[in-house]
Amino acid sequence: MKITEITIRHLQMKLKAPFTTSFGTFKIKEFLLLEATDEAGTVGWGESVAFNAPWYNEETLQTNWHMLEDFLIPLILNKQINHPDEVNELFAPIRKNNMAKSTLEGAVWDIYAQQTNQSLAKALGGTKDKIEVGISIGIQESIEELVALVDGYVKEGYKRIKVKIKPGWDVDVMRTLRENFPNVAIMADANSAYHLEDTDHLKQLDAFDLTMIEQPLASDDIIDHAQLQKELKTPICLDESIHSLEDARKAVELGSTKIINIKIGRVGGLTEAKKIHDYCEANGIPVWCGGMLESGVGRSHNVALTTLSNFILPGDTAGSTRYWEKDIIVPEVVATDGYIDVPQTTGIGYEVDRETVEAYTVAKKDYR
Ligand SMILES: O=C(O)CCC(=O)c1ccccc1C(=O)O
Ligand SMILES: [Mg+2]
Repeated sequence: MKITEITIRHLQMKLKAPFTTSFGTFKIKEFLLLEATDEAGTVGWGESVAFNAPWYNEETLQTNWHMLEDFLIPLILNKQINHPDEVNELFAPIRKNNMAKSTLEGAVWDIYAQQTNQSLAKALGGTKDKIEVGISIGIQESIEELVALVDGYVKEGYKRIKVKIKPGWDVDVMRTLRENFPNVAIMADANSAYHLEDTDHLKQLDAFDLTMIEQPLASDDIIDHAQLQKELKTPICLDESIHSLEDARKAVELGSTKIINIKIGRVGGLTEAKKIHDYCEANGIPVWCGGMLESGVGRSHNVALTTLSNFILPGDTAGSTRYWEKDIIVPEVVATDGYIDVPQTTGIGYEVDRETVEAYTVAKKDYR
């Protein structure tokens, strides 16, 4: 294929309910949507998971736009690409900026899957036709509200409940949840809110039989996490710290992580995500697919990736209705009893609803 035309759009989508983590609250999701067209007229879609401020990592929607416009799109436009894995090689001169790279790489994978007449899941080597999913719940005003929310999601059938924690909203919260839901798989995500000095405090979480604790320490750390894991019974799962296969290898070798959360954007695309998956599978490290409050496009990529065999633990890919009044894909992603059926049609397997995309678009630019 040769990509001959690319459109970047900046979209704003109001979340049904604010989502609060240890680093801030999201009310409106702002993100870039990328549409790529090849010389045969096949259209592929990619989504940037960078937020509007550099809280989760250093990338933002604006830095992604700059990287795409000035560096990444020129490396791809009108080049012959035989397989999406080549995109990684074409991007090799550009350091980091993984979310920007992933935005364009995802669209190339979508086109490739359509041109080889298979679903994105099959093109990636996926083996499942339905995936098990969990849900991630932000920090609430009160423990009572949290318990009520969890109760609803457990009744909806979500296979694992993840709760955001931060200092002051942690041990009591997890104790109450465990008391109320003795048989539910529960985990905590700290988004880097603690330090090694908090080890004794965090050890109290061991009493609640949590499936894992996600990214307790600094977002760029793999050394202290190894130290903490020696003290904790609860398995540590790294999120923010893992940007590549090399990071995954080092963290696993050091004993910093027993489980890995793979986010396509954070690791620079589906090719790298697959490499991390394969390495973890060979080394007995279960993985799951993280979420970044994606619209339907990013969500569809997550669904496809989760069909790979070592995505053993339920991920954060909840159904569209959990986030949006109206998603930008048809049909929307539907979770029933904690399962999402993987679409079998070619490419991402969902139609992008252009009218809805236009309604959410606040800026747009074409490249050819
Ligand atoms: O529902 C989702 O998409 C996952 C939500 C989530 O946990 C999250 C949302 C925003 C930023 C970081 C994270 C995270 O996984 O750490
Ligand atoms: Mg996380």
